[in-house]
Amino acid sequence: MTTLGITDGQVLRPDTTVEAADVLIDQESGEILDVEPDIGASADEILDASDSLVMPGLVNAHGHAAMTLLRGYADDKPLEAWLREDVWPVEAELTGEDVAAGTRLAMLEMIRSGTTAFVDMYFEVPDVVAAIEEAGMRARVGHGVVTVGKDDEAAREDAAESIAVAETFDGAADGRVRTAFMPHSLTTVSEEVFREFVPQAREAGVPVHIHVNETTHEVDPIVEERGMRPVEYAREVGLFDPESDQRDFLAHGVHSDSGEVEALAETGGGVVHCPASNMKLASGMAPVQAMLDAGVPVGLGTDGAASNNDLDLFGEMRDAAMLGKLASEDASAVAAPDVVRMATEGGATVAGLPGGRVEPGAAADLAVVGFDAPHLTPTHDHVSHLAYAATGSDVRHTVCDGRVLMRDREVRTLDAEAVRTEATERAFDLVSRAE
Ligand SMILES: N[C@@H](CCSC[C@H]1O[C@@H](n2cnc3c(=O)[nH]cnc32)[C@H](O)[C@@H]1O)C(=O)O
Ligand SMILES: [Zn+2]
Repeated sequence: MTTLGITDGQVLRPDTTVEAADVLIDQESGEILDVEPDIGASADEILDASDSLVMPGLVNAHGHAAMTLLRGYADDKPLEAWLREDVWPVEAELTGEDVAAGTRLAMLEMIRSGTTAFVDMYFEVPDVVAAIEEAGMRARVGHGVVTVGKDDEAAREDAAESIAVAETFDGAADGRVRTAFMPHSLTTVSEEVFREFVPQAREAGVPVHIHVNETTHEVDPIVEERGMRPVEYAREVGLFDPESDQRDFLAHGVHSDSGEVEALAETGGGVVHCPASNMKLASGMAPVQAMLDAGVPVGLGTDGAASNNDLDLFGEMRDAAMLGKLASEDASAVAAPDVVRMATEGGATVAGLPGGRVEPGAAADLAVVGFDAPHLTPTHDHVSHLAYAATGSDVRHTVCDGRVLMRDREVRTLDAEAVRTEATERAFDLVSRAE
């Protein structure tokens, strides 16, 4: 057994209390062996956590990783126009190598800011998986399906590809990669495709991940044409089925009404809240406090870097707290411990991935956050600082599956300069091909 010891720090426990302790990790099984004072110093490898907090690695539970290539390419537009006029024409030119380069850039940014696991809905999944294998992160990945503007055959081919890659790659990278069937949304994928392919996802044993209730443009046509709310329609075509072993999860849920929140709570359907994307695209304010009150599992996501525009979950925690209070007109809503839980255990639960808790037996997916910066002084309350004052660059070390991905702010699994250079070159070339 090779062991990793994280020594001399404070530890964020699952109940969001903080205590001084070392963390001892079995690097072969990737599990936390023990969390106790003075147990780390004899480990094979040591990470210093003095003046620091050891917390669960952050979980970015919704995004489109390779959209880092489009960061800052088209801003200040609403969702539909932004997708149709700017994003989709460029994405039509993407190659597998572009996606790999953009995904590596995303992972470099995520590892540096303490994120150990992410959910990715995008194209060229084999290249995404290869990049994840190399970077050492954990992920749930899938091929996003869009059927609008496609004939029947092309639509079915797109959906079949999503099922096929989900079957092929579930369990890849020593089990760190899991998959899902990923229809893009209830309005960009036809009813026939849901009816034909959701049962195939069930058979393959993978969950479904989809955008729902992101903007009113996604709600109104369903209500008008079908006389039901989007979550009801989703259930009608087989999603959020409490009988299934698989827990489906949706991104956004901004315009969910109380009946839909209730239905999600009853079925165990998870929600990934993406506050920065919702603000930037002026999509609206999700009823997050109502979801938490109802017992809906809620995680946090950045969405793609083109609608955020970074992948720093510390920023997302702050945004979630701020927007949640504004939405509820209540300063006590979406409190600091709630957002810290959403960004860690909540995201892991929603995405169905290990991690999210610092305790014996849990996956050793951890971030060590330095607390010696002026903006984190004095420390009355560690959890308050995580939610309101810390940023991704405060993270010193990142560990996933027991492996040190970043030590002393130096990412070990990716060559930062090479990743930046390749992403820059490919992004410029991509955009010029599309113009
Ligand atoms: N195979 C599909 C691709 C779908 S991938 C997922 C898609 O989600 C898009 N996307 C990114 N951010 C958002 C968002 O906030 N809402 C909805 N879609 C988004 C992204 O640009 C990408 O096209 C096709 O043939 O077009
Ligand atoms: Zn999205």
